[in-house]
Amino acid sequence: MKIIKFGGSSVANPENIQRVFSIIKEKLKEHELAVVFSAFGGVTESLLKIAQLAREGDEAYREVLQTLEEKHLAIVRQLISVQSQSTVMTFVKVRFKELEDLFHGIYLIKENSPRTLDYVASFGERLSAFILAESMQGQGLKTQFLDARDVIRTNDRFGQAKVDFEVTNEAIKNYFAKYDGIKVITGFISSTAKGETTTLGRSGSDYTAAIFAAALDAENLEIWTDVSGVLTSDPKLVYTAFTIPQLSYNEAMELSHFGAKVIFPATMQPAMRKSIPIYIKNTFEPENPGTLINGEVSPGALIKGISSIPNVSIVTVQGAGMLDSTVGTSRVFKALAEAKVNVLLISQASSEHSICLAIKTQESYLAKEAVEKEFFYEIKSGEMDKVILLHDLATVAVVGENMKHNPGASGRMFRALGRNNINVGAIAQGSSELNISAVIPQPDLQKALNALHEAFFLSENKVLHVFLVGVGLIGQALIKMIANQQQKLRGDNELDIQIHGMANSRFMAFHEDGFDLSNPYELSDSDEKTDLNKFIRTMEEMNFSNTVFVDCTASQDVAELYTKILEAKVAIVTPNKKANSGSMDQYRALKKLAKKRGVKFLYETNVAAGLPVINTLQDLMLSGDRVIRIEAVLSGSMNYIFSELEKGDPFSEVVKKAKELGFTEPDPRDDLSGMDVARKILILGREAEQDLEFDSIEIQSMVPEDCQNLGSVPEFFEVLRTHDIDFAEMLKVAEAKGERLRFMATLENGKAKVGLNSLPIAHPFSGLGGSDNMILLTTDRYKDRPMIIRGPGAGADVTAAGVFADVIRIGNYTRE
Ligand SMILES: Nc1ncnc2c1ncn2[C@@H]1O[C@H](COP(=O)(O)OP(=O)(O)O)[C@@H](O)[C@H]1O
Ligand SMILES: N[C@@H](CC(=O)OP(=O)(O)O)C(=O)O
Repeated sequence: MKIIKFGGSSVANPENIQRVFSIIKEKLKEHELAVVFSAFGGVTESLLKIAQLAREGDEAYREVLQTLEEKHLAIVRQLISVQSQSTVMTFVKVRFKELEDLFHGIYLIKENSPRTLDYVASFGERLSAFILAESMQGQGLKTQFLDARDVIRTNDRFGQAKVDFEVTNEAIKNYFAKYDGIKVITGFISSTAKGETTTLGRSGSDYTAAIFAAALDAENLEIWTDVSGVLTSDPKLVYTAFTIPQLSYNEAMELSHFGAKVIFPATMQPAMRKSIPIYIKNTFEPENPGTLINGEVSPGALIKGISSIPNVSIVTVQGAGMLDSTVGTSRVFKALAEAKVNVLLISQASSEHSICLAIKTQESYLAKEAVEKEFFYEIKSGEMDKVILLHDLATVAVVGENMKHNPGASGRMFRALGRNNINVGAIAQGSSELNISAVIPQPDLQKALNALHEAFFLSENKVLHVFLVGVGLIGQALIKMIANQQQKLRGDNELDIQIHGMANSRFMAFHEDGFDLSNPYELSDSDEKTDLNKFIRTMEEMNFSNTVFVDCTASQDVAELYTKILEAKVAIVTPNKKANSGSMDQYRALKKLAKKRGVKFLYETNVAAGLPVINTLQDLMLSGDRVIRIEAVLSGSMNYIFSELEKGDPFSEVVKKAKELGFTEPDPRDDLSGMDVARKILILGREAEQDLEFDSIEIQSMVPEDCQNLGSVPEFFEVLRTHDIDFAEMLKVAEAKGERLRFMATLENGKAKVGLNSLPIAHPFSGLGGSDNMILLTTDRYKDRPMIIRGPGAGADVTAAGVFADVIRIGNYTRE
């Protein structure tokens, strides 16, 4: 004998029900079966909602009831042939007439006791199981409808009744001995010895099935639902969750107790007593083996799954009156037990002065009332404080028998939460070491589950969630590179980079699941105007673990948001020099903040595009070297201009050509002024651990004085022409000495200078052509011959490549 149970999701509509029938028919070929059904998907919820509306005196209850009746009649019409419909139709109509009377009563007396609600809810299963038994009959199967209230005996704890197994087992056995056919059984419902209807708790049909399985010594129990077994986490919250092939009864119980809705916690007890294996299977993917729950503990992974309970409150009971902890604590629990409050987690500080309980929010008020009543006199005398309630929380729990005697699980758990800026309110670990749970802010729940899931199950597959501001030349090149490398990174580097937000100066767009990069997204298609604060807010609201903000702009406004971003524990990667070339205090504060919040702030491309200058300097400093001197050609445009000048063209013509080739800023004075080079040497100096302010840099501008305040660029070129002769003269003087003119930056003895130098032909910079950059680092270790870094120091592709490398670096840092 097998007991199979189909949940509400499996019988939500006629199409699903036909799948269920196929599964039953297939099973019948080999096994004797009893089938337990839940109410049709959503029906229990609706019944309870109608009861609430009626109690509140809201006439709308009638309409919702009518819709519910129509839903049932429609299922009957679709599943049962016209000739056989009338008995079932009558059955359904009579039940709805009863419900109408019942709700009218609730409407009149405005009362909704747990006893009434159990009776109301019982209609869901009574209707579904009867209709399904009749439809199966219509498909040629011999069925026997069983209202489980006739056999499952419970106490009168309405809403969560306790089973009297002695009476129940006997009644089940007798019933099965007496009747043939496939028993089609109502899940969830039961009755007291006085015949009052009770229920086994929301989602209790799984338990009904287990009760039958144990009473009949069934070969196994199958729970059919809408997911392929128990998954490592709720797939609705963690998209990468996967099926756990096997769980011990204890693991399954613990996971479900802590919120894995896929199986009702009590289900495991009867099965465990009789060692009956439980299979969790997917009605919509019957071939998937799903999860097997039995008495074995499979070796391997530290934990099996992560579950969560939303809408939790922390209830704190504190005061000197608690100091006599044995009495104090026992009085707290006695009061809570009497108020029938379910405590999810307990944590007590060693001072024993306070006790902290996690309780479902809806029960927390009852808990407060019960405890305050119990300690009425102590609170009045000031010996105890009033009970404090803290709302908007959730619990997360990692579960697995292998945590026993294996250190590391809690470290990994809290590291993952901490790294993702998730505050932990209370912690508990059972002495069985089967479960570690923590209370966290409710808005962080999904992020926490994903961070934990990644830390425990996917540590070899890290996901980085990127938000990109500045989709210009560099930004676009970056997107293209990520798109091209995505597969390879997933495979070789186990790194998945997804872009969830993009903005240029005009529009912004977001994608919860990540943009499909194989199909470039046009930001102009977005109807959302760029609002940087909103961009950051949305990024925070999406609340992903491992978020990276990439700033590919040159904007001061964006740079000003870095503090806020780092505060939110979001890493930053940027070629934007603005933040690092502000005041020394600001530079230090950003670095300090990144460190404090445990996130990276990477800006290799601030200087010389993708060339490894900043990383090299940082490595040198970290390993104990000291910079004596930095000499550098840091402007591709200036280098182009002065190496081209040697060919004999006038200076103004060379600058014009450089502009036409896109080597300069739209206004070439931005390059010629030397300001940009000054910012770069400032950053290099700071990386070399020198206290430098921008104002202290000696800058020799290449913009002649009378060109500085001219409005338009053409006007500038006009006047610049008059200076061609001066530049030609400078070149002549240098050439006469066998020297070359190079615009360079130097840093020595804490003093930075930027300007034009005449260099001997043998100097490494003299041979530098085109738009290349070159950096010479003279340090204690590289004293005789400086370290030379040379290569293209500008251009969208090389800059994007540098940004990309920084993003990948973050993936590697955040890996455990
Ligand atoms: N760890 C988990 N594994 C699988 N499903 C889970 C888990 N945690 C929560 N769930 C949720 O449980 C749902 C199945 O439970 P439920 O809706 O009660 O099914 P049924 O209607 O079949 O009784 C899934 O759709 C899933 O969203
Ligand atoms: N119908 C009841 C009992 C049940 O077990 O349902 P499901 O199997 O759909 O979770 C409820 O919704 O609580």
